Amino acid sequence: MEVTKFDVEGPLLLTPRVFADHRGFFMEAYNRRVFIELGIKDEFVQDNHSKSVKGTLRGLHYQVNRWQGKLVRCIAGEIWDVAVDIRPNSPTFGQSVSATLSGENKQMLWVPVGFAHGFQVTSDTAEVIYKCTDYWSPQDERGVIWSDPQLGLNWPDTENAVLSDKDLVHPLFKDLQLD
Ligand SMILES: Cc1cn([C@H]2C[C@H](O)[C@@H](COP(=O)(O)OP(=O)(O)O[C@H]3O[C@H](C)C(=O)[C@H](O)[C@H]3O)O2)c(=O)[nH]c1=O
Repeated sequence: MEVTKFDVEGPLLLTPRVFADHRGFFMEAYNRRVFIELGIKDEFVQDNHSKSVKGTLRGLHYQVNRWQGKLVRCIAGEIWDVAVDIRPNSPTFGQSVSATLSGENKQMLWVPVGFAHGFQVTSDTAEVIYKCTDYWSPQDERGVIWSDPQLGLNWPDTENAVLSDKDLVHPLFKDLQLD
């Protein structure tokens, strides 16, 4: 597993070892022993899987109280994946990391607890699966508006963003409530 760090401490871009042969390929997408050696000791309790059409933008989401770390992978198509540091007192509070994840590059983004997460689909469709370190807690769901100019996020295609109603009305970053 190749590991790439960011200027923001915590998130990691992981590139798994892929064994290709005449049948196709094999890779270990998650191995607890390997991840512990990488410093990712968190236990995962829930796997999520979503499929989205081109332009779909999901985010920026996080949970308070039951904060979730996420190991994000695009298994088909391509997404621009982004995480924003919202850890109280973090020296990089408000800064973000991003990566293009695809079924082709098989890379994964480790998004630790304390980050708001989102992605936009850049292929015709994309399937994203991600492991979470805590359970979904609807009452604890919070969001930051994806278009908040304070964050300076370079979404691939804001003109054609396909959004849920929820993602149209999140508060601005400056109003962030980290209760
Ligand atoms: C997140 C979640 C949702 N749901 C149900 C609730 C809704 O009826 C339906 C769609 O949920 P939602 O529109 O919130 O899905 P996304 O917009 O993809 O939300 C996710 O988007 C970004 C990218 C994230 O990182 C979070 O994991 C998550 O907030 O699935 C569940 O049953 N369990 C869950 O864990």
